[in-house]
Amino acid sequence: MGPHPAVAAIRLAVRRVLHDVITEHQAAHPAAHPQQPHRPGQQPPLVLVACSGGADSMALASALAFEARKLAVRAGGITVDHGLQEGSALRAAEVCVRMTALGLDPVESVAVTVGREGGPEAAARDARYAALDAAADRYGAAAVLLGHTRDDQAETVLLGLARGSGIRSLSGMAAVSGADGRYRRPFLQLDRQTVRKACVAQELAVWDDPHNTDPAYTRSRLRHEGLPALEKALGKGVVEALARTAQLSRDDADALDTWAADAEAAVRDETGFLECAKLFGLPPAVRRRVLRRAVIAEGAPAGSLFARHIEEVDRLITGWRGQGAINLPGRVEARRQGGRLVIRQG
Ligand SMILES: Nc1ncnc2c1ncn2[C@@H]1O[C@H](COP(=O)(O)OP(=O)(O)OP(=O)(O)O)[C@@H](O)[C@H]1O
Repeated sequence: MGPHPAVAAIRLAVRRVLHDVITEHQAAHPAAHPQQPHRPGQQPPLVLVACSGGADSMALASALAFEARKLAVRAGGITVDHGLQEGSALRAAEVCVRMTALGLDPVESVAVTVGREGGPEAAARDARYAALDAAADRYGAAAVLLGHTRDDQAETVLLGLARGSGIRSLSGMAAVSGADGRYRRPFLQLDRQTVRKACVAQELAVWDDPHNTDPAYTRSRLRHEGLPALEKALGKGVVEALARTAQLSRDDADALDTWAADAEAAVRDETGFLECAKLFGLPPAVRRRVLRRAVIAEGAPAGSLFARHIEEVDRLITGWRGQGAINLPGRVEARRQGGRLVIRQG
């Protein structure tokens, strides 16, 4: 008898990603001989799972351990101890024991200090990714797997929609992201229920993070109140539709970014200043992207630059009535001078 359908589904999702990782690794490190996938002394690529001990990432860890045994990859796991709850170090140690029991090696728990910038969720995320990046570098990992599901994607799209900052923020999480595409999300097309069923079918012990049900957290409210209400009003397909919106928005945003990169060269004069008349002639979506790129190039931090900042700069082009300089994050200033847009760091 084959595995439970949910277990088969998570394994297939991971197998697909591992095949990609192996293919890319072989392209980057050509074999000495076609019959010999690795040079003598060269090890197969290492794939790490980022595991919180929760259901999604434990399912991921189990599928990685299972598939890696059959393929030319090594599989390990990292758990990050955010130190935000009592006993978190003990729990992280337990997650390591569970990952080792699955056959993962190396396995490590990394303790981090969570700051305050951007709120508790963003600060924990920043600390977690910094720790995962450092671990991937230390082990020379070819990829780090994350357990985000289609439901997480739907939540991310809704959060982006509520921010009101355009289609890039509707495009959610990419299946491949990070430096050299190191982060992979094999479960992005799978629903959370299937992943949870796979844990039950394999009798995996999982840890339920109390933060996931804590109404103090925006994502938790969205998960437990917002999405169920939307499903009640719009029907069950809403999660799938939101995840599809992410993919479509990502493709559109990529196309517009390329257009803006090309347009930017065409609207600069011979001394490199942006010409207002030429900017005026661009479609608004492209013009706003050109302005955003220019402001970031002068030193404004991308994370602090909001749609309202760019709208104000845009008004120097489309609503010119002699207004003064616009102050932007990172001490960057934008002003209109003699038909040119001058953007400078003060
Ligand atoms: N403490 C952690 N250590 C290592 N990886 C983590 C940690 N927290 C989250 N991750 C990774 O990020 C992914 C998304 O985490 P998040 O908490 O947003 O979602 P989740 O649905 O609660 O996931 P899980 O059920 O795996 O905890 C996880 O599946 C895991 O791969």
